[in-house]
Amino acid sequence: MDFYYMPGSAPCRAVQMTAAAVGAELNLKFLNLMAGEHMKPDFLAINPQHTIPTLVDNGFGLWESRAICTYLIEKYGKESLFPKDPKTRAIINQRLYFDMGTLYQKFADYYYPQLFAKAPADPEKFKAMETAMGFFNTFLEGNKYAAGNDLTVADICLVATISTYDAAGFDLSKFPNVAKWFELCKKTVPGYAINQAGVDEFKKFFN
Ligand SMILES: N[C@@H](CCC(=O)N[C@@H](CS)C(=O)NCC(=O)O)C(=O)O
Repeated sequence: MDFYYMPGSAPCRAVQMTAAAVGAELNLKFLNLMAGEHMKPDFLAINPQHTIPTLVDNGFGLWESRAICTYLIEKYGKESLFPKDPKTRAIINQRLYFDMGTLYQKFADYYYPQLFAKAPADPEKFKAMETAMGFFNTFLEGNKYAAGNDLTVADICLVATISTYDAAGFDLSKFPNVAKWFELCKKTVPGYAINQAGVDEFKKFFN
């Protein structure tokens, strides 16, 4: 399977951890966004939305990290990471959509203008980020992992996001459930070392 990625990208790291968890081998194809490689016709023919991560499995192209993660889990039959029980799966989906639409989005809203457009920090956007983190802290109340007591794809995707917050210098100690869960994930999420290497790359944007 060809995997178009950059190591610093949080959604790419989520897919790499999932691949490690299910034993899928990815044929890594580095795509340099800074050089505009994602806008070249060859890549646009695969993914007209020009985003990474993008997976190509025997001619089948797929993007959106969480869709790729669940595809890999289904394909490799690692059901414990995405159980079929409707309520369990519904909670996992809720966490995944929260991660994409709220938690990571608030990070992007606050940090991206500063990182990529040299804009000043916006305190309102910082508050929105803290509110989102507060929600995640509440979800973790009484739960070992993001969607209950077992490690699932929700943890894999959320740890890619949280490690990105951490790398940006966001203080997680104010959110004790998140801080504790993060430490657990560092030890138990398969392929976490790959995530860490990517986070180290991402940190370079802050220098
Ligand atoms: N929700 C998407 C986000 C993908 C995304 O925005 N990726 C960024 C890199 S981290 C990208 O490809 N940006 C280039 C572009 O949008 O043109 C996912 O989880 O896969």
